[in-house]
Amino acid sequence: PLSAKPLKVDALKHRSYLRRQRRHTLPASEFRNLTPQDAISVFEIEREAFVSVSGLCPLTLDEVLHFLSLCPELSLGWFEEGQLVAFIIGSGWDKERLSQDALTTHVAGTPTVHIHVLSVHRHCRQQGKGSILLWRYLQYLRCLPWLRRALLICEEFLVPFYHKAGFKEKGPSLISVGHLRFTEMEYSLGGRAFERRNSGC
Ligand SMILES: CC(=O)SCCNC(=O)CCNC(=O)[C@H](O)C(C)(C)COP(=O)(O)OP(=O)(O)OC[C@H]1O[C@@H](n2cnc3c(N)ncnc32)[C@H](O)[C@@H]1OP(=O)(O)O
Repeated sequence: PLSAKPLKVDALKHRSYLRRQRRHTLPASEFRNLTPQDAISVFEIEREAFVSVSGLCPLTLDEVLHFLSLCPELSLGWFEEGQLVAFIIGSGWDKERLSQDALTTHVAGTPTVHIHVLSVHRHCRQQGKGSILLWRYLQYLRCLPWLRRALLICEEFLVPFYHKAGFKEKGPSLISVGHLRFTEMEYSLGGRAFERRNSGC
């Protein structure tokens, strides 16, 4: 029949269009700043990672929304096929050490980033993703010229993980959450902007 050929061609064109669309909308792997629209996915990963272990999340859903609205440029998400698999949320801080206030505060334009949370989806742990995301985040921060260092707190068992990423111990944290105690860690982002000029920013 006369109509068979055009129909087949149309169907093939349509299929290849859909494939292109799919490739276009769902890249295999993408790193980007998070937005408030990502808050639910962030919180789902966070809740599984922390609530089941300690009963406490570093950030509530409202706090995730708060930081992703105020300082999305200090966050980084890793998406695979459009799904969030790992993330970091940071905010600005203006004192030498992190104190309880730092948990809920963003101070804009300061030289210090407070990394509130790094978390990897439970299906994707122990594959190097946490280390890779952290490395990319620190490289990215080096390109923000006003920044000099990153601070975070972690439980004792994760101190070696952050050591491997280049963080140094600052000692026991002033922050406690419930019964949990933390170590404060610091990462130096290097010299001034002009000294970082040739570092690929
Ligand atoms: C500032 C903060 O957010 S501190 C809290 C960090 N986040 C969490 O604890 C949430 C739950 N955990 C996770 O999301 C992940 O396991 C992370 C972020 C800790 C690590 O990410 P992953 O992709 O699993 O780690 P990656 O594969 O890059 O590296 C593995 C290393 O992480 C460390 N590590 C990961 N989990 C643990 C753990 N439960 N206990 C001790 N070390 C651990 C080890 O050094 C391990 O190396 P090893 O296997 O040679 O011992």
